[in-house]
Amino acid sequence: MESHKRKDTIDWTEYFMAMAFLAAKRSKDPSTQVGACIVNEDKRVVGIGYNGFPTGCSDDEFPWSKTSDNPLETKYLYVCHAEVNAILNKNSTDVKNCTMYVALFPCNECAKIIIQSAIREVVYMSDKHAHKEHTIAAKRMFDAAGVRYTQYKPRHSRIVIDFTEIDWDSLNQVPATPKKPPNGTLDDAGVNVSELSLDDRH
Ligand SMILES: Nc1ccn([C@H]2C[C@H](O)[C@@H](COP(=O)(O)O)O2)c(=O)n1
Ligand SMILES: [Zn+2]
Repeated sequence: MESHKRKDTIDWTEYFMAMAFLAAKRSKDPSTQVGACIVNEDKRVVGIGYNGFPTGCSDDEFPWSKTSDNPLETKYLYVCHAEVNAILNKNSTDVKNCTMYVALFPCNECAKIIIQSAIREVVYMSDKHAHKEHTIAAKRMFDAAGVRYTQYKPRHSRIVIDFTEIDWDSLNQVPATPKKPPNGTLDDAGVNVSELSLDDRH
């Protein structure tokens, strides 16, 4: 029996950023999946969201294209950004003084809503659009409004969620000739070891 506490746990920032990345796994956007996680001063998650079309606007009917001769046939006029969805999904009265963990630096439209909802800090992973006007404008507004933004530099490139680690024996009891699932693999024991990686950044 182990008598000392585990030391190799993930820290708070990894935990909340990983939640943002897990939420992104729900996005139907074929090119860019973004997740956001809002945390209050007591380190409680109060909102989580990912980019997608508004309720009632079908993922199958609205366009996912990035380019078209007709702007109405691109996703940009319809998609709700992860940051906005996380704020709208809040399970608290407000998100005042909260921190938002987000995979990509917020655009100017999200920055306005982040400021107006009184979020105090943004922790982001990628700043790949730093040179674009929407990012420059977002930073200008954050600076003016006193919203801090910090780039998160991960200690590990991957955090793996392994569903088998809690109860391998019961998972091991599978039919003699299991079917290979799409995007999955079978290990020597015939168990589906399809992997969900949390570092699929785009
Ligand atoms: N901070 C951000 C940046 C982007 N998004 C969403 C909006 C779109 O669904 C997609 C960007 O499309 P791309 O031009 O990269 O294919 O990501 C967001 O939710 N939050
Ligand atoms: Zn945005």
